[in-house]
Amino acid sequence: MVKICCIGAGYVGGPTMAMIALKCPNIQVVVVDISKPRIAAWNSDELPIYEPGLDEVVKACREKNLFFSTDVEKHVAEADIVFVSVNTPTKTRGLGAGKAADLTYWESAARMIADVSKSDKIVVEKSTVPVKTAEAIEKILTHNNKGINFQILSNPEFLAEGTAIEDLAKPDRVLIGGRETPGGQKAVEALKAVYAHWVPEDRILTTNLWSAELSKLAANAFLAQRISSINAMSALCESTGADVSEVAYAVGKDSRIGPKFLNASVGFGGSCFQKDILNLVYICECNGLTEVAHYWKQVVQINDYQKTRFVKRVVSSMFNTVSGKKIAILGFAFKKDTGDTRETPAIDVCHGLLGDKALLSIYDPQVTEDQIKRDLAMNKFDWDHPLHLQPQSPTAFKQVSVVWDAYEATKDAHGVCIITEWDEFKKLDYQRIYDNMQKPAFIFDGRNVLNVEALRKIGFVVYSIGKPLDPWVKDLQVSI
Ligand SMILES: NC(=O)C1=CN([C@@H]2O[C@H](COP(=O)(O)OP(=O)(O)OC[C@H]3O[C@@H](n4cnc5c(N)ncnc54)[C@H](O)[C@@H]3O)[C@@H](O)[C@H]2O)C=CC1
Ligand SMILES: O=C(O)[C@H]1O[C@H](OP(=O)(O)OP(=O)(O)OC[C@H]2O[C@@H](n3ccc(=O)[nH]c3=O)[C@H](O)[C@@H]2O)[C@H](O)[C@@H](O)[C@@H]1O
Repeated sequence: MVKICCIGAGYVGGPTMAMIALKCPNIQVVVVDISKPRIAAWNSDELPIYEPGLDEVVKACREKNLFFSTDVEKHVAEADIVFVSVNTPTKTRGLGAGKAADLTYWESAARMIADVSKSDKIVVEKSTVPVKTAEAIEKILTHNNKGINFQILSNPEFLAEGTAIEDLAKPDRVLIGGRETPGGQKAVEALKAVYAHWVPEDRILTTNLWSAELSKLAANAFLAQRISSINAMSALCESTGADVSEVAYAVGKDSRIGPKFLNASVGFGGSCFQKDILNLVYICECNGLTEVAHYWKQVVQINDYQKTRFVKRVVSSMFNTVSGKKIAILGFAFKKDTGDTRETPAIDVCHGLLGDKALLSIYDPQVTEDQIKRDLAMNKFDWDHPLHLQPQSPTAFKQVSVVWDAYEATKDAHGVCIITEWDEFKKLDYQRIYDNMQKPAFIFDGRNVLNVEALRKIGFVVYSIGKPLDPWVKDLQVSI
């Protein structure tokens, strides 16, 4: 029986390994992690991450051919294939701080693999890493003097949160990069055989190591670039009276452009887009490609601009101050159908409003009070380290309350900000919300999910990203 071990039981390691176990009953899969609470949660009824469909997949294979353990060394030693899916955060200190990937966790995993291995292994990069990382990993692994053969493969993951199970079950492609040596190609074939249990052969792409590593960074950069492009257009729409949804539809109808990923928003969030683009920027700079670095950096800068622009709209619309005013924040996760708050635009929007002394009442159906308060207190990039290395106790914020109902959040509020596109926000009774708010009552839709005309009929002053401006908002002199 082939034995797979995955180091890192996070958003990628957990669901990916669960899918392999489900589709390959003849393979034993063990997911290991240094975090005891995380492994305990994977072994319980309350999985550590919220992901539609994940419970069913895990329950179908757990304790059969899928196991979760903190006994990292034992399971790595026994495995034929070791996936490494640990954190690769942005460096906060030293060379490349604020841009380069911090490979501390990867390096320590590689050193541990080298130390405990007694048999040949295929080591698979599942984490997103800078191009050429495999070279460094190879050096760590092959300097073991034990005569053990390690083959390094790059097999980046393309799943998106909220649709992880769907993405894993029917991937657009699986990408495997390996050395162009007989040993390297044999390893590529072995990994290909795992995915071939359920992925059609023409969707399993094989490349050299560096192409696979770089394709992952490139894919995220292209995706984020589309969002920054439409968000840049949203600002121009507001200045000209064009409607960003109509523009996106018309542009996306061109089959060369396509309709997906053109939803204007308060800004993209999530653990990877910003991190991976900054990493790409750093790699370009290191290779002397200043113009290329500058080009990709703009994608992140437009994203920051979009979040700031949103806050300015809120403050300027409400008589240029939100000091002492209650503002309801509906949604804190970085997108719907996940409880993940990593790099969510909600953090920047809340900081912006708190900076203007607003009183925030926050509601998200999947994010706990503890998480929200820790997020608001954390330094930039600190969130992307293993849980036990993050600040544990939430800071008390006098200006912030977290509630478990949208009606409670909006009661007596002056304004409402929609930050996450949860389906339930479309179905709220906005007449009831209006009746219970201070007047004039403002709604700022950062996701374009609400019916603007219906809200205006009720009496709200409405701002919706990239849509023709409410006369109230239009008449304001704002520098955005
Ligand atoms: N979250 C996502 O949707 C995607 C993430 N990725 C990439 O996958 C990688 C992992 O991301 P996530 O799963 O989101 O991170 P995560 O933070 O959810 O999980 C990483 C896990 O690795 C564990 N870990 C760290 N060092 C370890 C070590 N030495 N030994 C054992 N366990 C260790 C941590 O305790 C943590 O549970 C990152 O490189 C990320 O860029 C790629 C595609 C999608
Ligand atoms: O490397 C990763 O971590 C993953 O990053 C993204 O996945 P994810 O961040 O989970 O979610 P997305 O659906 O890409 O959304 C990212 C952000 O962009 C925003 N977004 C997305 C689409 C859009 O049209 N507009 C928009 O503002 C979302 O609301 C969210 O805040 C990619 O879609 C995955 O392919 C990739 O594997």
